[in-house]
Amino acid sequence: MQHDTSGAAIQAWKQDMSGGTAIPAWDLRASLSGQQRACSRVATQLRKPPSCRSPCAPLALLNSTSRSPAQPQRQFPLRSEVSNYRAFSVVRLLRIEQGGAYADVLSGDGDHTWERELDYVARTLGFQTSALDPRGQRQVTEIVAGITRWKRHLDFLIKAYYDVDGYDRMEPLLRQILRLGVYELVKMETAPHAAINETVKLGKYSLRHGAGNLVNGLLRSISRHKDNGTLLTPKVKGDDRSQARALADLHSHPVWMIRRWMSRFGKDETIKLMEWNNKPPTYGLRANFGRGFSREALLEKLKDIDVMCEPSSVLEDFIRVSSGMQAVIQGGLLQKGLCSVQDESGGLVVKVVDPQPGEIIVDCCAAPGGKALFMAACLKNQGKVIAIDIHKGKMKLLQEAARHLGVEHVVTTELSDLCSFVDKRHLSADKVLVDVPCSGLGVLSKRADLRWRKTVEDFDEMVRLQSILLSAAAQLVKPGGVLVYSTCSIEAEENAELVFHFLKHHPEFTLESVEGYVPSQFVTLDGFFASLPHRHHMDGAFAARLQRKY
Ligand SMILES: C[S@@+](CC[C@H](N)C(=O)[O-])C[C@H]1O[C@@H](n2cnc3c(N)ncnc32)[C@H](O)[C@@H]1O
Repeated sequence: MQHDTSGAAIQAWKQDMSGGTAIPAWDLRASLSGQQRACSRVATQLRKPPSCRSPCAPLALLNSTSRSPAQPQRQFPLRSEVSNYRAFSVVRLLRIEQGGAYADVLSGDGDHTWERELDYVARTLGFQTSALDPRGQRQVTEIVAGITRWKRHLDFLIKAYYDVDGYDRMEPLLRQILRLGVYELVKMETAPHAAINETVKLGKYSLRHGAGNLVNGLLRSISRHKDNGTLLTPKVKGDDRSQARALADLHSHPVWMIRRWMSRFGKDETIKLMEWNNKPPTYGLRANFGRGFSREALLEKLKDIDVMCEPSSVLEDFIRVSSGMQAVIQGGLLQKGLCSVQDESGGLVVKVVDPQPGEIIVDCCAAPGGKALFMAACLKNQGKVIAIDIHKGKMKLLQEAARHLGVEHVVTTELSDLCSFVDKRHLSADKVLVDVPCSGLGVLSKRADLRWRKTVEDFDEMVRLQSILLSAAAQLVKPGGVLVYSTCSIEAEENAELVFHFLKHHPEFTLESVEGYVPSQFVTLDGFFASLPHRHHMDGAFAARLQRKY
């Protein structure tokens, strides 16, 4: 049986997935004036939308993508002998690679979404599988994230035991099936006979008999070499470029990223950073003291539902979750407003802002609201957080989350492009946070697909937009007030370099050290806040605290 995986079926889910990748924030109006136009120009020049889905976003966002209604279901034969979660995994991987969908480790939890995916599976593979139970759903989420992370390493093995030309010509679906089989053999604890038999069935039924044979031969060969301890491994030797290429195959990252990190951190630290990025991510939860809910009470609740977690050692209301986020979601803790999902690095950025009761604080790029809502809680019902963002859908989520957390009366939302807001309104705020869209290179453990979607060319345009947003935000700060610039990036262009450039052109601002606002291990020599995943075991982030003199 043969199915065309490059034709109508792929088009169908490509269309459906576009809702998950399009960022309407960038559709700025041509009629904007002055600085507005500058914002708009940079925005429309950006080919790809910047990474603006913060990992500290409320989970509702991660689960919501607006999609067109499902196509009418054709009749496909049921193949109950094919493992359903494996079939779902390869189809989702295909969608990610060809449709550009997000490989978010927490996505796809609503029934509606899984139902839709069942339909994608039938239309892509040409047969139906049974629906997934919650365990199967978790398996798909984990396998897809794992294969997305390890893609380059898996491809190294496939090319080594098949051949490079054959790999280049391979049908996209067959490539995903092979990646799944190799992943199960080398990165999971799956028994070799199960990994091989199940993957062979997928190849045979979704493509043709010969594909099953190919999968069988390649996986058996890899399994045999693994058992004998003779599995090929990239040799890290030669000049910097050759070493970076071998490390890229070994640790599954793009060569350009490795070269950039090697020149900054050295080889050993770069390897540690990649190891962190390849591990299943940890998540942060912030106990909502606004609703009178303590961290201790939250820890008790989490223990009851078997969530593996520990109190944060750097933030008093935070908990670090190493596994069991699905239970947190299913347990309804977020909807009840007992806690919100926020990485400790995001919490530390709020500490740099240091919100105090009675203050007027503007959050210039606020949605989906992780930092804005934490700041609102810190105001203890006195003061205001004015949350500005250009993205309508994410702004809605911010408003919803504000209600869940019980801080809606201190949060005002402004759906607007920051530059047009600044042109129209003359605010004079105590504190202004501008948490700009960025490369997201500090959050690669959570955003498995990001490493493959970013290119070195993205930086220039991103930095131009960040500079424009920072200059616009600066206009909202009162004399004596504070401006905080932040990213979830670990790259100098978007961080320290950009801030120094800003200070050169804005003598009304001075750099204030973050010493005293965050623990000393996060304070750089220049007085910035910086978290590095491999050193601090949390997402990478950056913040600068700037004071307005006049
Ligand atoms: C990194 S995210 C902010 C995350 C948020 N601070 C949080 O903690 O949840 C960047 C945000 O900037 C917004 N954005 C991008 N360009 C903008 C503009 N010109 N004006 C206002 N917001 C903008 C995006 O819509 C996105 O929500």
